[in-house]
Amino acid sequence: MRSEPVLQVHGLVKRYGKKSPRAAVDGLDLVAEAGITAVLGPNGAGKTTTVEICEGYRRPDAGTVRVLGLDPVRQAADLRTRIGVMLQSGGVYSGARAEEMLRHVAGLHAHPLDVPALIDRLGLGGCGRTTYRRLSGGQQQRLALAMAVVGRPELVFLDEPTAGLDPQARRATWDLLRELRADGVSVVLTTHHMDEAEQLADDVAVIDAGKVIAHGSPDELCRGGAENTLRFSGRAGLDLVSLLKALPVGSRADELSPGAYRVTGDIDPHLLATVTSWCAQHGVMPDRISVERHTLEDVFLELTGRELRS
Ligand SMILES: Nc1ncnc2c1ncn2[C@@H]1O[C@H](COP(=O)(O)OP(=O)(O)OP(=O)(O)O)[C@@H](O)[C@H]1O
Repeated sequence: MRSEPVLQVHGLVKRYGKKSPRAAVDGLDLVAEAGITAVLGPNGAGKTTTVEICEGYRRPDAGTVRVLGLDPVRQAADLRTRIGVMLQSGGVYSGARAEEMLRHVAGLHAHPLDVPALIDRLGLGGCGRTTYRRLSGGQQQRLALAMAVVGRPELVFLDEPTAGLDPQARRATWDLLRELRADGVSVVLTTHHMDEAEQLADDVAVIDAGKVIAHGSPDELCRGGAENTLRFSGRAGLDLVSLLKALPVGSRADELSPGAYRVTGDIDPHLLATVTSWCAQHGVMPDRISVERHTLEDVFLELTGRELRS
């Protein structure tokens, strides 16, 4: 049986600016099921605004938002106890000591995670007595993550949880998030790391200019839209017109450099068999044949373009 979505956002609009208001979020629809949902998008796409509205930190101008079935504005108090929040800016009192802070947050919840174990998991053992302002950027980030999850919330919002973390801390964060998921905790995270979304997320939503422009599992997104590539080497100057005739309509075949061939299109087992049988018919021994799947980063760039965002 499928449970109720953890997040339901319909027609969400948020405008900033009094004189000439600009829509940062512009009719956004997003439904997140239990599990890990990654929200991707170029700078300024509206990710943080959307997440902060879901957390109850900002009021929408239009649209409906339900988080665990609750309205984050009208039912803020009920929601607060059921969600965990990690803000981009940390949101921690700068004079508080790391462990003290974490214990304080744990004490606000009925069934918190074990604080020493969590400190250990996130490599904060050596800085438990350090004040927040004296922690390094990566340590502050890890503490903010620990504070978001220590209360065993049903749903955690994480805004760029691994931005600025070293590879070890990134992996430790991923492991922790996978464990939380296995424990029934849902996660909505924003990230600019495509590999993070690919590794962790059950579902990915791509936001651009305040709207969701693509939504699906990483696998679905990588399979749809973007073309894959098949490469092989053979003798130089093969008759590509004849190869193209054998291939499905819409495929392309190029000789990139003498003897190095590239076929693009919908690369499936049938097409692979067509290429190898064409090679057999033409006395070509295809060397170093390989299929390159598009990554989430390829798909992201295809969807959102290559121009820098202001
Ligand atoms: N408090 C604010 N006042 C005015 N404009 C704002 C405010 N917060 C965000 N914006 C604008 O709204 C748009 C969306 O910003 P938002 O922070 O939601 O994007 P984002 O997708 O999270 O970006 P990034 O990846 O850079 O964090 C941007 O153009 C930003 O300048």
